[in-house]
Amino acid sequence: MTSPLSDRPIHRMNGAGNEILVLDLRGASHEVTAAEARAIARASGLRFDQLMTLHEPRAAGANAFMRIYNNDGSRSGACGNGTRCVAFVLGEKGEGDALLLETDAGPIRSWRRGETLFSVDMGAPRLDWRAIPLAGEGADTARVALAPAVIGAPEFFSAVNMGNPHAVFFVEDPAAIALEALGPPIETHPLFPERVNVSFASVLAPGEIALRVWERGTGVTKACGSAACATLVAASRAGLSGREARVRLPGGDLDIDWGADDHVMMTGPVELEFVTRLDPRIFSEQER
Ligand SMILES: N[C@@H](CCC[C@H](N)C(=O)O)C(=O)O
Repeated sequence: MTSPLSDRPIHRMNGAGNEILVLDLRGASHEVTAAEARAIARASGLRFDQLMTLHEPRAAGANAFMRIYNNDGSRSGACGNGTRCVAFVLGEKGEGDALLLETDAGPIRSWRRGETLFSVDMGAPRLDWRAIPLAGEGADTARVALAPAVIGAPEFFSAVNMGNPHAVFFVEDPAAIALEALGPPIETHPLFPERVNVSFASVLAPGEIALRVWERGTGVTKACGSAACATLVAASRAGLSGREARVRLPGGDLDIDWGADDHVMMTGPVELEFVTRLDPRIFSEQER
């Protein structure tokens, strides 16, 4: 049977190095399954950190409803870098420079700031332990003990939900952290009933933060926008930085501003790598 995804155009992009695919399914009334997402991730040249699928908007005035898939087929409520890529694609389709996008975690607004520079309002961070969510009842999310301990990991982290869950560890040198070794046991630690995105950060100067991220459902990434937002919030709560910072990731820089209205604004670059069509053969052997 032919997949409704066959021959659909797909944009291969990156947001500050985060590998993103954008698939516009408005008008197709098809929801990508986890198996289909994994089949796309395995297809030659289409490996992604996140797949952003676009669907008919639900509210008047919105441009699209976005679903966000990780490399393992799981779903997320937020993806800052992917949202900027979506804003680029919709801008190219003539939908304007200021967009309203819907997600499972709520509406998100985006603005074009330059040819390939976009801002996204990531909303207010949620800091209550139930909203992260954490299994440790009543925990102070600004300083949570990682218990049971993970060998080689710092003892404490800060927990932030930016539409998705983040654990932020402040370390001396993020570049020295063995992300491949520490990421998996922290992502799946019993403290996190929905797993977690894992950040290792260092405040280099007020207004400058170095960051490396192990993403839930994906692994090591060159950048993660919601993690950059969560890290700025965590640094500010800990008194390590103010409410604005340039976050330096292996793939590029993101400017983060935690505004007086409590919303976190993220600004950064996108790059269109190519547009291709989904080959029907990638779905013929997919797991069921
Ligand atoms: N790269 C994204 C966030 C990705 C989602 C994450 N892996 C999750 O499961 O929550 C970003 O730019 O925010």
